[in-house]
Amino acid sequence: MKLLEGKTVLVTGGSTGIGRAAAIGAARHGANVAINYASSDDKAASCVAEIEALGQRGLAVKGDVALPETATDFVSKAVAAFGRVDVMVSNAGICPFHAFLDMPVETVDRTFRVNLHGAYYMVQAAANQMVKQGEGGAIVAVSSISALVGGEYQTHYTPTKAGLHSLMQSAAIALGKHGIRCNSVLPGTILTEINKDDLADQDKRDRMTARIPLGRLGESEDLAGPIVFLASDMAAYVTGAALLVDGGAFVNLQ
Ligand SMILES: NC(=O)C1=CN([C@@H]2O[C@H](COP(=O)(O)OP(=O)(O)OC[C@H]3O[C@@H](n4cnc5c(N)ncnc54)[C@H](OP(=O)(O)O)[C@@H]3O)[C@@H](O)[C@H]2O)C=CC1
Ligand SMILES: C[C@H](O)[C@@H]1OC(=O)[C@H](O)[C@@H]1O
Repeated sequence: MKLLEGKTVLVTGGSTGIGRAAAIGAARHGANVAINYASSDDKAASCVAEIEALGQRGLAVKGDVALPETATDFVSKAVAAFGRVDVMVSNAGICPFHAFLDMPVETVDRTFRVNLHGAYYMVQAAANQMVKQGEGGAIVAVSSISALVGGEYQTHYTPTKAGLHSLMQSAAIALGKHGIRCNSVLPGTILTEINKDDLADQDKRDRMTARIPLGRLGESEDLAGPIVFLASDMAAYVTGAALLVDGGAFVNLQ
């Protein structure tokens, strides 16, 4: 069964990792998909090629989500190409690991701007388009298990993920009257570009893996099903929810 037949899905940060898996997962479920990305032209083009190989239409739009105008540009280009917006997956993010006490101001500022401000602008731009269309819609934010737990080298990052979780709760209230559902996924540790260097430390990797009841770190594709589900009518009565996708890491205290 195809869950997103005929829908238009927008994904920020769709060139690699979780965003790419979500974009391809949506195409597999019958959606036309527009992706935003920052700099990886070749990877964005190959994502579009994969979407098209699945028989769907794809579009890549380059832009820095930290800038408010990127959001309106992305939505208007997607509408020009596909006529509408049914789903926004706000996924783009960075995590430049760094110690707390000497954290550079620029690193804090950039991480907040990309991860939180960027998501805010994207969600707002998509919601305005959905309200204009008058037929509701779905927004899925890629938050993190880090919305709920801390990280020594992530003091600038975890607050952005908690912020996203909170944004989906407030947006669910603000947009419910328009039939727009807002939910987040909370991935655990997923093997992508964002943590390639961090997980090159085998001890750390082993420790992270040992905490996971399902016995392995996540793959980007592990997020595709949960994101497609929350985007689809299967989740028609789900809004303001947060779905952990972490192999059970969060609940594993002892
Ligand atoms: N991997 C993990 O363990 C976890 C990841 N997450 C979250 O998942 C999301 C995706 O990360 P993940 O797939 O792991 O990492 P990747 O590094 O593989 O993907 C990041 C994506 O975001 C894009 N991006 C980065 N900065 C910007 C920007 N300023 N404007 C537009 N696009 C941008 C990248 O584009 P480009 O390639 O062009 O730079 C890329 O498409 C992030 O929000 C992250 O916080 C949450 C929990 C766990
Ligand atoms: C990038 C990290 O490995 C990853 O990001 C998250 O949000 C998870 O909590 C992991 O720490």
